[in-house]
Amino acid sequence: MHRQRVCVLGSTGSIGVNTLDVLSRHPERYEVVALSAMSRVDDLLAQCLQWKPLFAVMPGQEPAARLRERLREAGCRTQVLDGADKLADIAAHPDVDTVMAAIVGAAGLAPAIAAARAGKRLLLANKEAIVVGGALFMQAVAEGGATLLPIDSEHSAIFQCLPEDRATWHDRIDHIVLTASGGPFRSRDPATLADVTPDQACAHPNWVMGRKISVDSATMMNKALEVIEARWLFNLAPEQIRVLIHPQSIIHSMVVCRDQSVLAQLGTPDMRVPIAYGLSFPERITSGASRLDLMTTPSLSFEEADATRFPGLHLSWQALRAPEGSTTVLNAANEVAVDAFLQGRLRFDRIHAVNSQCLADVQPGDCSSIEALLALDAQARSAAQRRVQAWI
Ligand SMILES: NC(=O)C1=CN([C@@H]2O[C@H](COP(=O)(O)OP(=O)(O)OC[C@H]3O[C@@H](n4cnc5c(N)ncnc54)[C@H](OP(=O)(O)O)[C@@H]3O)[C@@H](O)[C@H]2O)C=CC1
Ligand SMILES: CC(=O)[C@@H](O)[C@H](O)COP(=O)(O)O
Ligand SMILES: [Mn+2]
Repeated sequence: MHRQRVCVLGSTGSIGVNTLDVLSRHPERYEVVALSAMSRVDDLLAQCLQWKPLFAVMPGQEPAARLRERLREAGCRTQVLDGADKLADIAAHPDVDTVMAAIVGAAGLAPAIAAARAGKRLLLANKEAIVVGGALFMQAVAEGGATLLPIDSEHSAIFQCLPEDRATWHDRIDHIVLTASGGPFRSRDPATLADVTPDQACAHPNWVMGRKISVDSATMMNKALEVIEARWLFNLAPEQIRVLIHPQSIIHSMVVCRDQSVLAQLGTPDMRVPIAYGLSFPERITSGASRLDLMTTPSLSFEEADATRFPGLHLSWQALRAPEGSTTVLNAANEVAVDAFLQGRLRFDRIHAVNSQCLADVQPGDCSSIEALLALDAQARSAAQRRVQAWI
């Protein structure tokens, strides 16, 4: 059997490490041909020594040089590439069958689109890429003949619930329900949110994730990004996407059919499940996740998302109804605001203000190419930086 040749972009992050864990369980099915990281040289070194990929990419010259030297000392023949453009080159490389897009943020846009245009099996964890890329991203998938498989747990759940005949699913679906945990501040007094620290915001109740997405879960901007992600992945109208708080993160999302039959996907909160499904679709392989035992699981409960506590959630529908490119602006503002919060330069409860101000400040224009989208992203980042400054 031909082994799937896998490129893991963002291999040192939470999704990257979980992906390598699943791959390690199935050496007869997969081989790792490329890995990438931004700054964690030691982690990428250890991964290269274990997996011996053909390529390792680090965008920065200095960390790449350190990695190159350490690999040479260890006698490992992995070729180290530097430069952000090499991420796209590697994602489209002829020796790659499958790309796990697990870079965080808009930095993952160009490599994800490159993989799509090259017709790869594209496992999309990097939700910001589709939020920024929108129609252009989906056009790249269609024109490249790529197989796009969602890794975000909610979108994997929806994908698993949809009828196999993907061409006709729209005739059968009324709407989808994305579940949300509510994050670490679901029941905290909103008046005290001004004081929360980055470590408190990153202490997610159910998932261990990178710091950016953890803060997004705490503001529920993660769910806002996921609404936009669902709009593009499943070609839904904004009003066909609903959000429901489900604090236990056992039901990962639901599809409500025309006849009001509700299909849901359940499981323990473990990202290795959607990762294994993306890798093996349409088959199923073991993931390493523990069995869901409903007898010992706490009762499943549901709540409406409180707009006072989570004002950011509704920016998704606002941006989707605004001119094309508004989701690119929203994502850029949020990346800047979250980064400022993590660096101690912005209060947690002002992330939303920066995001909504930036949506009003920046009028999107051309969205017809990666370059145009990245220019809009840069413009929105400048506007967001100004708004952050104004709050200091
Ligand atoms: N973690 C999770 O459970 C889930 C994550 N996602 C999505 O998956 C993506 C990855 O999340 P997560 O794994 O948590 O994030 P992490 O922060 O844990 O990992 C991010 C990875 O991307 C690399 N990276 C960071 N910045 C850049 C850049 N500018 N250029 C190239 N590479 C970069 C990091 O390298 P280095 O380590 O060297 O810094 C790391 O390998 C996000 O879009 C997130 O929203 C979706 C659902 C669940
Ligand atoms: C695991 C995953 O998919 C995350 O996006 C998760 O959804 C975060 O939890 P929240 O529901 O709190 O945003
Ligand atoms: Mn999710």
